[in-house]
Amino acid sequence: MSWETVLVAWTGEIINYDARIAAQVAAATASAGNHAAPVMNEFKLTETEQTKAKTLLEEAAAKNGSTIVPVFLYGGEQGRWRAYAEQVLWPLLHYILGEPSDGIEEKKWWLDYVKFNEAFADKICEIYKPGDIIWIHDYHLLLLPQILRQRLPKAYIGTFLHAPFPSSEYFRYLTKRRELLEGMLGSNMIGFQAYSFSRHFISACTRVLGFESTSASVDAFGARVAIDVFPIGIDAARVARDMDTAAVRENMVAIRDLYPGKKIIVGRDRLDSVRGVIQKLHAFEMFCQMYPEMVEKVVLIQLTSPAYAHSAKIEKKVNEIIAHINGTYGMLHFTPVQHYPQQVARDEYFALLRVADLALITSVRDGMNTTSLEYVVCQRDSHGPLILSEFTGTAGMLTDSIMVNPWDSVGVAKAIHACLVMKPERKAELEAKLYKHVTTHTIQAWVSQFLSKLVSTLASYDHSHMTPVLDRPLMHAKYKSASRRLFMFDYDGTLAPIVKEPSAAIPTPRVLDALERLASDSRNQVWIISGRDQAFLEQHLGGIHRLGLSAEHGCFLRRIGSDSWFNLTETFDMGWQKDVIDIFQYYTERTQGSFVERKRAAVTWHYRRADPEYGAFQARECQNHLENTVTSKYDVEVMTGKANLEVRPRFVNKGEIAKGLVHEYKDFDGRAATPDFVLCMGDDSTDEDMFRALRKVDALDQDCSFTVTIGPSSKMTTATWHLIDPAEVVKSMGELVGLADVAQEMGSSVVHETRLL
Ligand SMILES: O=P(O)(O)OC[C@H]1O[C@@H](O)[C@H](O)[C@@H](O)[C@@H]1O
Repeated sequence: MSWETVLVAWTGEIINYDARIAAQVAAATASAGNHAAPVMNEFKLTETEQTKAKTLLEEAAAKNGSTIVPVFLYGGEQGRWRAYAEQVLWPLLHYILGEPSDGIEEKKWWLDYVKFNEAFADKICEIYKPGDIIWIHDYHLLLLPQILRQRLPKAYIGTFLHAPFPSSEYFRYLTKRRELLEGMLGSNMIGFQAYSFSRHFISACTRVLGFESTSASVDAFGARVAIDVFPIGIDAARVARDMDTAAVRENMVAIRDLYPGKKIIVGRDRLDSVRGVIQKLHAFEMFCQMYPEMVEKVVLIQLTSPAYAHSAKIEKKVNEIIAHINGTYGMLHFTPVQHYPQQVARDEYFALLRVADLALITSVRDGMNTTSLEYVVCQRDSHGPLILSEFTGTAGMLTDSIMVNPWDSVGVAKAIHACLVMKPERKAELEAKLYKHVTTHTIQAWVSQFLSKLVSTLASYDHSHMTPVLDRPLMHAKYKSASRRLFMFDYDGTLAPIVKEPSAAIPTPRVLDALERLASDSRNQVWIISGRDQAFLEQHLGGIHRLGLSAEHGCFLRRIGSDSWFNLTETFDMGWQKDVIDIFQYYTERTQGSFVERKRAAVTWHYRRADPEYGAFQARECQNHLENTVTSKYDVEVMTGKANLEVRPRFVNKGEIAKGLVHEYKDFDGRAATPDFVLCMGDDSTDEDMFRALRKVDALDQDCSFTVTIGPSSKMTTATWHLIDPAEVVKSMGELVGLADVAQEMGSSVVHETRLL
């Protein structure tokens, strides 16, 4: 598939008033594919200058067949537009914690970060056409997906994070953790370099936002965001071409002449704390110490380029260690470590990769490592092995490299030795596999893999089981024209949000008001069909006149207009409860934060206060345990709820109750009749029993029966409609009884409380 490409990019710092230079900088940045290029200018370009700059950019872009749309940013000191991304986000994504501060400076950086993302959104909205795919790159633009989602709700948005994503335990340190995650979740799909990064991201969405997820998606704001892994590659054909020029060959001869008879180890790294140059030097020193017979035969040529945030401390340390190694193991005619702290010309760089006998990459954390991939291409004919840190995002794809833990200097020293004495056949075998991988998983393959996955994700969502959002005008019209109406509302997750402490989920005055108004209409029969016990329902909803209550999934009923409860399980043997409680207790002791709720008939084990992943794991174990013991012995059923497991007698369930209420329906005059309007709302699997049962009642006109699940449209359900959250439920109830904006006061607290989970 071929695409028309439009590159929307920041110009980068415009370092002087000359628009020509600005444009050249931007063009160079853009054509090098550097996405992390936002920059500012103290001087505002005039319109003429902007046009001039734009023309120059367009000319540059036309040369490689693309279109560049520059984002111009003005005002203040230029570095401000990068500050948050590079001073706060970048270190954290690489597991580096900053010094504690009063946060004032960070706040300013954050505001600039927001503006920076908005500037991109403005530019994209100017040129966007329906059907376009917007592909957002990297950590400078994490808010952009959500800003665009608000402005262009139907846009196709993919995001790729080139950097690592840390464990949620680390990500939580950010004060703006919610905003950043929510920002990313405006995408249809988010790609990461390595599986562990995607796993950490999903875990952060579960733990920080309380969103539901699978191993390949996160449900956010009613949509399913696909999460996938796309390790990036290089333009292998271009490297193969560029490493085979006359200039490179000349340089190769020159380098060999400098180190006759020596084995060359090569390294090229940015001089920051994550590329592991210090670890590499320690390991090399250890190698010299462990294998003295090798010392004179080996040279380490280390190229370094300056870090984003220049680190004088690291530079000093590197120089000290190098001086120490060279002082200890060097001689007048020989220096074991050759350090070149400068950008070398590309021809020299490729020549070095070609003449090297070994490449040594010891990053302690990085998204991907280009040098390792380029080295593999350059070693096509000479087969030098590659030592690679297991902490680089590239490790997952280069499995035929020699993997090391850079913190283990003895281990790395041994690996260096093993590679230097490795048999030629073994080297050739490893290189063949690596070469095949790098030349197959190229940057071109990466682009098409990302885009095809995004397209297929979009296509599958368009045609799959997406449940439409409740058609409120339609429901309202059917309600108006009906006179025998039946309402069935689940409680937790439907009328009240799920919160950490079940007893805290009490109905708001708005919910009570809407229920009261609905129930007071004689044409309406309103029921709460809940897993809660009688005491809870009675205490919080019992005061509403003409409200029917069904507790513990149908074990107890309080009919409309009655004060007394009817126990459907009276004759049922409750001996099973002890066995269930014992098992629940066993898991409670082993799952910190979990607890047992004992009701009259049903028993519930809650893990909403436990670690979400461990809780879910223990729940699966517990469910198996129960199904292998209790359910084979007694006529009871295990149900999976929202962060809970419940056991209750099998013969009562919400489906049976719903069916019964339709069959027993009596009109205003007490005559048996079929309801001509049914609204049934619920959020979890126990409510699916109601939806299924209602579908099967032949007497019901299905066009007048509204089954509504509360949750995202992507949720698997038998309901016909969906609403996002309890706030929307209350809003639609309010509309039926003429209350406007009833959800106003619920909105924020619902969202907030739900996310606390
Ligand atoms: O059926 P509902 O109203 O969603 O309730 C489900 C469960 O929700 C939990 O929060 C309650 O503690 C349980 O007792 C209850 O069974």
